[in-house]
Amino acid sequence: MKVSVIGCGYLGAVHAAAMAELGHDVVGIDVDENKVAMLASGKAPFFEPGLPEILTAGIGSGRLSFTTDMSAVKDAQIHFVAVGTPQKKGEYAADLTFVDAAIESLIPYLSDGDLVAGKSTVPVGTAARLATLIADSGSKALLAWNPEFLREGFAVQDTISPDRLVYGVPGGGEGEKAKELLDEVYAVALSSGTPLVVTDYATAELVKVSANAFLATKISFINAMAEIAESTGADVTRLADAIGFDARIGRRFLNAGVGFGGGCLPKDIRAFTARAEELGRGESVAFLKEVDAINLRRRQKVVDLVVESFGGDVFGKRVAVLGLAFKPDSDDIRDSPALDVAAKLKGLGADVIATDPEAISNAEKTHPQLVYTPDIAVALTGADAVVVVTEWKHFRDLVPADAAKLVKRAYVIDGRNCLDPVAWRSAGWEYRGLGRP
Ligand SMILES: NC(=O)c1ccc[n+]([C@@H]2O[C@H](COP(=O)([O-])OP(=O)(O)OC[C@H]3O[C@@H](n4cnc5c(N)ncnc54)[C@H](O)[C@@H]3O)[C@@H](O)[C@H]2O)c1
Ligand SMILES: O=c1ccn([C@@H]2O[C@H](COP(=O)(O)OP(=O)(O)O[C@H]3O[C@H](CO)[C@@H](O)[C@H](O)[C@H]3O)[C@@H](O)[C@H]2O)c(=O)[nH]1
Repeated sequence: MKVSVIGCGYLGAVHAAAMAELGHDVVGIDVDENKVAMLASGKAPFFEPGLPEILTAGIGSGRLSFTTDMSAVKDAQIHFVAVGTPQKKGEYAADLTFVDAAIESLIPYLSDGDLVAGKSTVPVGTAARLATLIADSGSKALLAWNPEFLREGFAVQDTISPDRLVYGVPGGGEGEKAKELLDEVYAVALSSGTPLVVTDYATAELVKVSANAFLATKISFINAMAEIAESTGADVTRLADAIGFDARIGRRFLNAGVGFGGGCLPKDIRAFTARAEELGRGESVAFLKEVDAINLRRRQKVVDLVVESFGGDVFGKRVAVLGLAFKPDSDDIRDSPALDVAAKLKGLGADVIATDPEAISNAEKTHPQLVYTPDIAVALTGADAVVVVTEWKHFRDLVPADAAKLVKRAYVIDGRNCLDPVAWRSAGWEYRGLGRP
C-alpha cells in the first residue's frame, strides 16, 4: 500500500521505517529540515535499537523516503498522523497545535476515500472534532484513531509485532471502509494473530490514555510501598517479587526506584486529568494527581539521600551521576528523572559529573550547566558519591571492586535498584537502594 506518515519523531520515524519493512511504499513528512535530511540519508536522528537497520533497508529498497514537502502525500491512501502532543507550558492539558496544523496542511492533498489514521496520543474527543474539520473542508476522506503502544528501546519490534491493535472508527459504512484499509496495512501482524479491537473514536482515545495511566499507577503504587518500606526496614524488591507471583498482579512495572519519566507517562496522566476536569469528571481520575506526586517525590528522595550522606551540605562535593536518559536503550531525556536529579544536585552546589551511553548530546542542549563525560571511569574518578539513575547495562555490569579504586568515597545510591547490594557492600561500598534496608 502507499502510506504517508506525518511527523517523524520517536514514533513516526519508527512507524514509517517499519511500514516500509513490511512491504509498503512509505513517505515520511516532517517540518524539521534537519531531521528529514538525516532520515533521508538513512541515519536515525535519535537512538533506537534496530531503527538504523530498517531505515537503511527501506531507503535502499526504494520503498521509503522522507521530505518536508506535504504534497508528497498525494499518492498515499493512508496518512498516519504521528506529530507531538506535548504538555502545554504551565498547564496540565495537551497542546494540540501540532495535530491541528498537521491535519490542516494534509487536507488539501486528500483524495476521496483516503484514510487519515491518527496515531498521536490525544485527549478524548479530539478525533470527532478532527473528523468534522475534515468533512467541513469538503473532503471525502475518512478518519480513524489508531493509538500506538510502542515502548522506546523496543519500538521496532513493538511496531512490527504489537501486543494488540486498536482502531477507533466512525459508525456505518465509513467505519467498514476504514477498517478494511487498516486491516490491509497491518495484514502481517493480523495474520500472525495480533488481537484487534475495533471500536468508536472515544473508546480508542481512552484506551491509550488509560493504558498509560494504569502503567503509571502501577509504578507509583510500588514506589509508595518503597516509602513505607523505608520507614519499616522492609525490602520493596522482595515485596514486588512476592506480590508479582500473583498472576493477577504480575511482576512487570513493579520496579521501585526514581520513578517514571519520558515523553509519555508524565504528560499523558496530566493531560488525562485536565480532560477529565473539562468533562466535569475530575474526581474520577483525581488519584492520578497522587500518582504524579508520589512519582516526583522519588526524585527528591534520591537528592535527599545524597545530601544526607554529607551531613546536610553537598556544596563542592563531587557527585557522579550515572544515567541521563529516562530509561535505558533510549537517548530520550524528556522529563527524565535522571536528569532532574543531576540538575537538582547541581542547583544545591554539588560538583556534578554526569555520564550516559547515548543521552549526553541531548542533555547538553537543555542542561548546559552540567559537566558531562562519555567515560564512566572519568565520572567515577575522585567522586564523593555515585548515583545510578538509569539502569543501563553499562552501569549494571560495573565491577564494584574496580569502581571502588576510582572514587574518593565508596558511597553509592542505587536509584533504580539495579545493582547487587551484597556484591557492592562486600567490595567496601556503602550501598543505599530505594525502599530497601
Ligand atoms: N515516543 C513514544 O514512544 C510514543 C509512543 C506512543 C505514542 N506516542 C505519541 O506519539 C506522538 C508523537 O510522539 P513522539 O515521541 O514521536 O514526539 P516527537 O516530538 O519525537 O516527534 C514529533 C514530530 O512531529 C513533527 N511535527 C510537528 N508538527 C508537524 C507538522 N505540522 N507536520 C509534520 N511534522 C510535524 C516534529 O518536528 C517532530 O519531529 C505523541 O502524541 C506521543 O504521545 C509516542
Ligand atoms: O517498573 C518500572 C517500569 C518503568 N519505570 C519507568 O517508567 C518510565 C516509562 O517506561 P516505559 O513505559 O517502558 O517507557 P515508554 O517508552 O515511555 O513507554 C510508555 O509510553 C509510551 C508512549 O505513550 C507507550 O506507548 C508505552 O506503551 C508505555 O509503556 C521510565 O522512566 C521507566 O524507567 C519504572 O520506574 N519502573
